[in-house]
Amino acid sequence: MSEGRTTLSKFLIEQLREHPEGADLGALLVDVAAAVKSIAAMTAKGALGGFLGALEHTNVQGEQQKKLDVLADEAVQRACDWGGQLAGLVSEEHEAPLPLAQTDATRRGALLLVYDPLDGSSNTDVNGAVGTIFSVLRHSAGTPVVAQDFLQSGTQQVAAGYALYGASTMLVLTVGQGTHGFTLDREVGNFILTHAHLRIPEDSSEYAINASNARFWEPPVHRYVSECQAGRSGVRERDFNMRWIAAFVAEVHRILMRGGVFLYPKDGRDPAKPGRLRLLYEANPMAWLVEQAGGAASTGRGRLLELAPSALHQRVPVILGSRQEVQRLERYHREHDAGADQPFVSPLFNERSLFARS
Ligand SMILES: O=P(O)(O)OC[C@H]1O[C@](O)(COP(=O)(O)O)[C@@H](O)[C@@H]1O
Ligand SMILES: [Mg+2]
Ligand SMILES: [Mg+2]
Repeated sequence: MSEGRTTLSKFLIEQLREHPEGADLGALLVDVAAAVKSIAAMTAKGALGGFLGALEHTNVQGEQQKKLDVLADEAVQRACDWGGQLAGLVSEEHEAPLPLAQTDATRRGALLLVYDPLDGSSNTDVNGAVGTIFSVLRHSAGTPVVAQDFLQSGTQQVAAGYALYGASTMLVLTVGQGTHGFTLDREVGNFILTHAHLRIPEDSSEYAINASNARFWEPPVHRYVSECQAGRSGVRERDFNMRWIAAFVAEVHRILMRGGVFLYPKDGRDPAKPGRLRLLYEANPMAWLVEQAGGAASTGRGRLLELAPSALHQRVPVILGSRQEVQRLERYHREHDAGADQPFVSPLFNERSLFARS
């Protein structure tokens, strides 16, 4: 049964008809989808293909590379650098922009691709969810690319998306007209539009944060999390649920499906790293996808998409998801910065708890 199904190619033709870079952008996104299919095949084969395990060396982030980090990186590069739409690529796995296979500068395109080839790679060896994240920016056609050209704020993205290699493989993307999800039909090898115009509920009772970092959090994050944990006995007057999948892609996907808030906030571990996630190829594309679905994305102290990047692999605090929850967290940061937040009181000792002080 294929009648009535919207394939990725058909969707792109319709969405990009009026777009200034329509033809090149459509061709590039189809190439990204081809890379996603080959990464999906590798993740599905797992140990059978010899794809699991770590390599000896670390990447530019000082993190140990998994075999799949490298294979996924090569898959994206191979699929996207030959078609003439790109002027340059930046990958999480390389310090500097990647050289293009297409060496003839006059035939270079006007688009830049920045990507995280395999997100959540610590999940590879436990057969957990992993993903790929990408963002497309503009460049002046024909001129040589330098690292500075990639330092554009998230508001300048022309396309953004991710692939989730879960029980099924999904590709979720935006070109600025809503956020849309496609599911890979493995039998025919096509991405089919299955989740058009995703919408994130404004309110939610689900949050995601790596609680093992609690001792490094700032007071506004402690305040938010402790209020969630206090549930119906605290100021929120309702119970909250918590999730942690250790793959940003999977967390954002859950939020796009049913709402919630995700936090990888600023912490005090290392002043050189004011967050865990990378601005250009993790935070920005996800922030745009979330905003296009009616959610909000913030550093806690401002809209993520408006942040001016200063380095290719810059890390930033990330708080995103259901609008009301993100706004509440921004308020807590404002109140804290103004010295006006409430002193932190453990939920065990608040006025409605068992240990209430009389
Ligand atoms: O569970 P941890 O160690 O706090 O880190 C999880 C975070 O790190 C990441 O895995 C970083 O991505 P990479 O795997 O691309 O380095 C995010 O996906 C995730 O949100
Ligand atoms: Mg990542
Ligand atoms: Mg990665």
